[in-house]
Amino acid sequence: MLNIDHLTAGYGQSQVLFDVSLSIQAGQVLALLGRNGMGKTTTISALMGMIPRWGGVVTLDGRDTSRLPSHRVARLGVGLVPEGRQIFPTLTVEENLVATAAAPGDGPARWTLEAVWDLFPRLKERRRNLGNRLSGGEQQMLAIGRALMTNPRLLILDEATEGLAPVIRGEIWAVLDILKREGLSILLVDKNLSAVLRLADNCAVIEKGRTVWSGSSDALKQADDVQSAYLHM
Ligand SMILES: Nc1ncnc2c1ncn2[C@@H]1O[C@H](COP(=O)(O)OP(=O)(O)OP(=O)(O)O)[C@@H](O)[C@H]1O
Repeated sequence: MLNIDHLTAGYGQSQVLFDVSLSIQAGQVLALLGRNGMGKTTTISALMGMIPRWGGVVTLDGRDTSRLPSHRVARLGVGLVPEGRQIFPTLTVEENLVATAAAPGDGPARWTLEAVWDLFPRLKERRRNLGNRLSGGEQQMLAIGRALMTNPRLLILDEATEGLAPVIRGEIWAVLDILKREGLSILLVDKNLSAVLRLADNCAVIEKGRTVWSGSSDALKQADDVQSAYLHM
């Protein structure tokens, strides 16, 4: 459903992505891996249209989105859980969720307030609290709930478990497992390799703005050379 072909992009004069290619089939989970500063967040920003794409082609369900601004990409069914969560601090939990609610292009909405409360009962308990009164874990749940309220077909998560206590991390991974089993397509950036390899079907590894390896998670588990060349600190 998502294809990125030879994508190049950067900031101002400085090129960060030199040749990123990856693809996600409908219903699959793809992990985008690589050490710090290799261009994972920049890849997400470029595919979302949040920064200009310099070259290459991005297609969603065969439609060329390379020139679309981010709100148009989002409306095509891409939900983003950004790095740092970026929830609205002065809106309540419920207001944060309602703010992004959008009906899917076809059929009834899978994600409503009630559905998000079912997935994250803790958010329901805190529905009247302001965003800035939530713990880090609750903010992360809210960021995921907010992306789901757009009723996406592709969910993108950038470091969704970073800085969270192990028990909360476990809850987030369990939720992602539920979403995968429902058939949602997911693009994931996360540093916890063992959890990533359990969830993801496929992985793409980038190094200095270039895709240097892609294949199944099972293949990456066996590929010690790839792991030590591109993933270990
Ligand atoms: N807004 C920006 N302006 C200029 N350069 C940037 C900007 N954001 C990122 N960069 C640079 O682009 C490069 C890639 O950064 P990016 O955040 O995409 O990496 P990453 O793989 O997501 O790393 P991390 O795991 O640390 O988030 C880095 O050299 C970074 O300094």
